[in-house]
Order: sequence, then structure tokens, then C-alpha cells
Amino acid sequence: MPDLAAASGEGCARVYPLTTDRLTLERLTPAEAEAIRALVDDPAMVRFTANIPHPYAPETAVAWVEQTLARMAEGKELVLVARRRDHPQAPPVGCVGLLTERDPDDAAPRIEIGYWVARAHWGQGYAVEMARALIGHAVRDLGVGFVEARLMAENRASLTVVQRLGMTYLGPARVAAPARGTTIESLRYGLSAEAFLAAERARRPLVMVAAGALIDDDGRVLLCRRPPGKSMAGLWEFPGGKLDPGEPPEEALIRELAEELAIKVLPGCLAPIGFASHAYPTFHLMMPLFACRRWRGTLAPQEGQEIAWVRPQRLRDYPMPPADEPLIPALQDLLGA
Ligand SMILES: Nc1nc2c([nH]c(=O)n2[C@H]2C[C@H](O)[C@@H](COP(=O)(O)OP(=O)(O)OP(=O)(O)O)O2)c(=O)[nH]1
Repeated sequence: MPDLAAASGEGCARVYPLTTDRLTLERLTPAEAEAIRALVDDPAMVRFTANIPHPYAPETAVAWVEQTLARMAEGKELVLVARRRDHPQAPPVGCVGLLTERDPDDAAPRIEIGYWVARAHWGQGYAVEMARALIGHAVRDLGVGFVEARLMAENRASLTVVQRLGMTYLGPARVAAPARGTTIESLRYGLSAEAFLAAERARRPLVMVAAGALIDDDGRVLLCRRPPGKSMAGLWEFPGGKLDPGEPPEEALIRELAEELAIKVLPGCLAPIGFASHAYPTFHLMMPLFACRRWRGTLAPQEGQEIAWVRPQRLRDYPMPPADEPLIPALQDLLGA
């Protein structure tokens, strides 16, 4: 059975918070009880849930958080609280969680996903964004092979969510609804790890870009500003560009440097520094970065782009695309900054 606490122990890197295009998802803490209660204490919110009572008393919220944290410590549950990245202090957008469940007729425990979004944020795709992040984490970091969801047939919003996630219908189920003192008829949907990863690849095609850190005799690095009208306009980047089909990265970079800056670089003058591998909302960027200290010709921007020669320790003063962030320390190390 996958251990849903696995990623919170000793690991290679900090896993939480998960980040998405608009959200950060942090593990539930006791401090969240009141904020969650205030959002969930809404009849429209709990109409389609099986175990959230209404009205929702403060002590019920505290008890729920305590029980959930105990189950999280045992690796049986994982609940993340989502907040907007651009409003980190605002109340949560919602919660998304995984839990292990075992019905009498289940051969093995199943992993079920659940989510809710505060009413103020309905209709903006947040449930899909939270669920994708958590399923991605479950599949990539926790070894989960199959995720299920259960929902009431009349819950049209949730039906749209499971369909957008690429889940397939598995059949009907009766679900215990402690908060209603009954059982309710529901629908089972499921998604395999393979289907999830295939859908992610289709949603975010891989884009290969080659970039160069041109270094002058003073050890300064050249940054170019993305012009208005382009994506990420105004941010500073390393010169370079997309690979043509079948084109090796070194050739692409030499071509781009000639087109953009009118300089000629020989392949032997390019030394790999590292690479960026970053999921943008609509594509996955793979970008090797090469150091280059020697070129021929007088460097002159050919596309009207602003340029700056930047001391390595000042690189963070120039806002760069998010993909470039991990390349800065590598470059600073190389230049002894
Ligand atoms: N050249 C370069 N591109 C970068 C860097 N960081 C980063 O995320 N990128 C992204 C921005 C673009 O989406 C893509 C490079 O594409 P490009 O330079 O060939 O073409 P473009 O700006 O016209 O691309 P587009 O986004 O407007 O489609 O890689 C970087 O440091 N240098």
C-alpha cells in the first residue's frame, strides 16, 4: 500500500508546498482549523459531501484537523490546503486530499481523492488545478498507481472536474454519509498513473530551447530583456531560442546568437553549465545553458532588445523567467560569486 506520508520524511528535496500555475498547496496544520471552518460552513458547499456536517461548529473543525493529522502521521491520509500564490495571506481557496480506503469487497486499499473549493472561487478551474497537482505528486513521488474519486451523480461541477482530469467511469457505489446518517448513491471514477502522465504530456508538450551565458572579460554575464508583445515580456533572459526539428542545442544556440546579437560562436567555445526543466502552464521547457567566453564580431542587438552586462552577484536584481531560477546559483558558482 503506498504510504501517503512518504514524502514528508527524509528525502532528496523539499516537496511541500506543491506549486501550480496559480496556487501553493501546503500540508494541513492545526492553525488552519478556523479558516477552513469559516469556508466550509456554507450549505451550498456541503450539499454534495458525505461527511461534512452543517452547521459546522468550531470544535468540530478542530477535532477534524486533529483526526486528519493523526491519519496523516500514519500515512493513511494526505490533506493539502491551497492558497493563491498572488494572495498568500488570504483565506484558503480550498483543500484537496488523498485517503486510503478499504471496502469489504476491495482486494487492496484504494487511494481516493477528495477536494472542495470555497464558494468565492467556484468556476475558475481551481479544483482541477489542485487535483492535478496532488495526483501528480502521488504518482511521481509516492508511487501511487491508481486514484479513484467518488461523487454524487447530481454534482455536476465535480463531474466536470473528474472528466477534465481524464478519469474514466468505473461504476456505481454506495457511500456511507455519517453527516447525513445514511448512505448515498454515488459514482466511482478512476485514473491510472500511466493515463495521468500521458494526459500531462499531451497538455504540456516538451519545448527544447538552447541558451547561452555570454561572459565578458570582467566576468559579467549578458542578459537580454524580452520585448513587449512576447510571452513573459519585460523579464531578463539568457540569449538563445527554440531548437528547430532535429537541430542539436549547440547549433541552435550558435544560430540564435548570430540572429539576435550578430556574433559568431564556434562550437568548441560552448561549455555546458546546467539545464532548466520547468513546467510552464502550456508547455514543458527543457533548456540547456552553455557558458561562452569567446566570440567573433561586435555584439549588437538585432531585434531592438534591451541588453545588460550583469555582475554574477547582481543577477537576482533582474527578474527572470521562473525556469531560470535554479540556473543562477550554478552560474554564480562557476564565476566564483
Ligand atoms: N532564450 C531564452 N528563453 C527562455 C529562457 N527562460 C525561459 O523560460 N525561456 C523560454 C521563453 C520562451 O518560451 C522560450 C524561448 O523561446 P524563443 O525565444 O525561441 O521564442 P519566443 O520568445 O518567441 O517564444 P514565445 O514564448 O513567444 O513562443 O523559452 C532564457 O533564459 N532564455
